[in-house]
Amino acid sequence: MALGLKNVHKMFLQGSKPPPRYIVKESKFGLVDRSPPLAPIPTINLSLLLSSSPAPDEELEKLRSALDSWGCFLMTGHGIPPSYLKKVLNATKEFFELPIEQKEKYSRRSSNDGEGYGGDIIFSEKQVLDWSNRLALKLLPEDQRRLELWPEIPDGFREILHDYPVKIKGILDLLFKIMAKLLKLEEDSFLNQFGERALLLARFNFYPPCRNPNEVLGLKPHSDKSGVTILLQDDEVEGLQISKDHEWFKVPVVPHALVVNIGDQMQIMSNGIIKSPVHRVVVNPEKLRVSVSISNEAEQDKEIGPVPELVDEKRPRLYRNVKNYGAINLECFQKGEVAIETVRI
Ligand SMILES: O=C(O)CCC(=O)C(=O)O
Ligand SMILES: [Fe+2]
Repeated sequence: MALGLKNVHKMFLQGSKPPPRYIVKESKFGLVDRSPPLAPIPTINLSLLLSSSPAPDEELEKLRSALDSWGCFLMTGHGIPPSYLKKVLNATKEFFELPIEQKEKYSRRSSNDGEGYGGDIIFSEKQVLDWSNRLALKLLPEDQRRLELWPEIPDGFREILHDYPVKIKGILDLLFKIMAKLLKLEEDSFLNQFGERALLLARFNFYPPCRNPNEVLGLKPHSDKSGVTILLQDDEVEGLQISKDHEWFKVPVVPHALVVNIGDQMQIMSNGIIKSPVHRVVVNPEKLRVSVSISNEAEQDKEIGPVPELVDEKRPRLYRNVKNYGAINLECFQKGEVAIETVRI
C-alpha cells in the first residue's frame, strides 16, 4: 500500500482495531451516528420527465424541490436494466475481494496521484483517514485514459468500464438539459460550461466491515467536486448519509434506483439555486459495502461560474469564476473543510 499505510481490508481480515489515524474526532460535522432518521428525498422517474413535452408538472415540481432542498434524489426510469446494475455491483465486489497483491498492480503510481487503487491521498498529518479503499479512474476524455490502471480481473470488469459510463453519460446529459429548462435557461447552458472535453470519472468504493463502526467513517463528510454524481449504491447494505440543516439523515436503499447527487460545480453554475449536499458514509460491523460513482467535471482549463441569467439584483453573484475546481475540493475534503466556501464572494 502506498506510503506504508495499512490497508483497511487487511486490518479487518487480521482482526485489528482501527489505528488512531482512523478515529473520527468531534468536529463541526458531529460524531458518528449510524442510525439517524431516513432522509425523505423524492424518487423521480426520469422516463416521465422525458415522455411528454412539457414534462408532467408533478414530476417537475418534485425535481425542483429536490434540487433546492436536498440536492439529491433517487432516480428510477433511467433505462438501465436491474440485471446490468447487479452485474456492475458484483464485478466491483469481486475486484475488491481479490488478494491485495493482485489489486496493487493497479495502485496509484505516486502519493498524490488521484487515479488508481488505494486509500486517502495524504495532505496533512492531522487528517482523519477513511475506512475504505477506492479505485478511481478517468474515463473521458478518451485520450486521457490510463489503461494500465484499468483492471483486467475479474472477467468482464473492463467491459463494464467501457459500457457503464456511456449509459451514465447519456443520463447526465439529459439531466443537465432538464435542469437548464427548469431554470428557464437555454438547454445547453450548463453543458456548454462543462465543455466538449469535460471529464468523466469513475470511483469504485469498497468499505470493509469494521469492529469499531462507531469510531470511524467510510468516507468523511464532503460535497462532490463534480457537476453531478450518479451513484450506484450497494443493494443490500446501507451506509450513505446526507446532511441537511446540520443534521444527518440516512439515504434509503431503493432497489434499481440510482442516487443523483448534485456536486459543487452545479451549485456554482446555478448561482446557489441548486444545492450540493454534504454527505458521508458509515461502516458496518459485519458486512462489507460497495458503491460505484460516476461523475462529470468541467474541462480542466475552463473557467466555470454562475450562468449570467441567474445573477440579478435580487440574487447577486455568490461565487467567483474558478478553474480546476476539482483540485481545490479534493484538498479541502481531506482537511475536513467545506470546499465551496473558498470560492464564495
Ligand atoms: O459510497 C457511497 O454511498 C458514497 C460515495 C461518495 O460519496 C463518493 O464517491 O463521492
Ligand atoms: Fe460523494
